[in-house]
Amino acid sequence: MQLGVIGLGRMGQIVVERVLDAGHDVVAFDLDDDAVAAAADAGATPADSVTDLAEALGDEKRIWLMVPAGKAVDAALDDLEGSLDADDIVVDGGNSHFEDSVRRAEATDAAYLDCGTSGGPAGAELGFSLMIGGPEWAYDELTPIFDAVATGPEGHDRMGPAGSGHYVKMVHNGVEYALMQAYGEGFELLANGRYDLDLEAVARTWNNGAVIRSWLLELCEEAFREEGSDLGDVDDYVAGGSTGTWTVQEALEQEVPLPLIYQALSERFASRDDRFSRRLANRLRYGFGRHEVARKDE
Ligand SMILES: NC(=O)C1=CN([C@@H]2O[C@H](COP(=O)(O)OP(=O)(O)OC[C@H]3O[C@@H](n4cnc5c(N)ncnc54)[C@H](O)[C@@H]3O)[C@@H](O)[C@H]2O)C=CC1
Ligand SMILES: O=C(CO)[C@H](O)[C@H](O)COP(=O)(O)O
Repeated sequence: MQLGVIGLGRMGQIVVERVLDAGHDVVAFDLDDDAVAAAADAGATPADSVTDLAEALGDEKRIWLMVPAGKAVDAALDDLEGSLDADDIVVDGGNSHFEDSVRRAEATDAAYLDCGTSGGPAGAELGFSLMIGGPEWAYDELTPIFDAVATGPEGHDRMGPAGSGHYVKMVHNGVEYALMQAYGEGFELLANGRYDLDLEAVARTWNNGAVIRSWLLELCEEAFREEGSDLGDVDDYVAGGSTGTWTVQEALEQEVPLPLIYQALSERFASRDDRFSRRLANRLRYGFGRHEVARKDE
């Protein structure tokens, strides 16, 4: 099969390499020339633009988008407009909001598969876990590609209609936030508790047979090995947050309580400098109690 891949960053390059390794052909495009060159080195046919990529694919286009969620997905689809018809298939493998995916599936002439992708750059060797929404015929047609990109046939499945793949991935990320928070709290107590512990040894022991073993815990073990039990100079600022926010928004809309995921998201936001609410609380304490106002750079 021939696959067009648009977006050749950390994740897109892995899609290219795994699809090539499985014996398929790839036409690759990215706004970044170096990324296109890297894909060409791996054996892909480079394209100069989205339009060029669409032309190179000929009839029955199969295209995988692996660009950042939001405007980049719409930009790529705008560029593809006019080149696509009902026999074509577009996969969005990024972290798009499921409602955007439903909108795009309705707007495009092609069959549209929203594909939640999990596994991160480690998926280069292992393959990804893929949660896919959209028309069944398109999922079946691309099964050889999904077999190649995922860990294998067990590593992907069709979740349901348009939007369901990204919906499941959104919830996956909410769970990811809560798990990270739980490991973080446990290790925080161990780091500040009664014993002087080697946290890499704790994580390694837990990873070997314990109820709470997991890949995230293996990453904890790696972090303590590389940074030390006190995490060295790693800052307490945690970036990201969009997929966790969407999970909480959806839970509110569905009236489903998920206090752990909400709390984990809040902790992440609380890690950012200059939180307005904390600054206001600081100033209000002066208002009601004439407590001293802590000023920046003091
Ligand atoms: N990095 C990770 O661990 C994971 C990322 N994702 C999702 O996968 C998607 C891609 O992520 P990464 O590869 O990490 O991002 P990245 O930033 O490494 O790569 C994105 C690539 O897309 C290219 N690009 C942006 N706009 C483009 C356009 N209009 N046309 C062509 N190329 C364009 C950029 O030049 C860049 O090379 C995102 O939606 C992300 O949320 C999903 C699961 C895990
Ligand atoms: O999807 C992922 C992991 O599963 C990606 O790492 C994603 O970038 C996480 O983003 P955020 O922390 O903003 O939710």
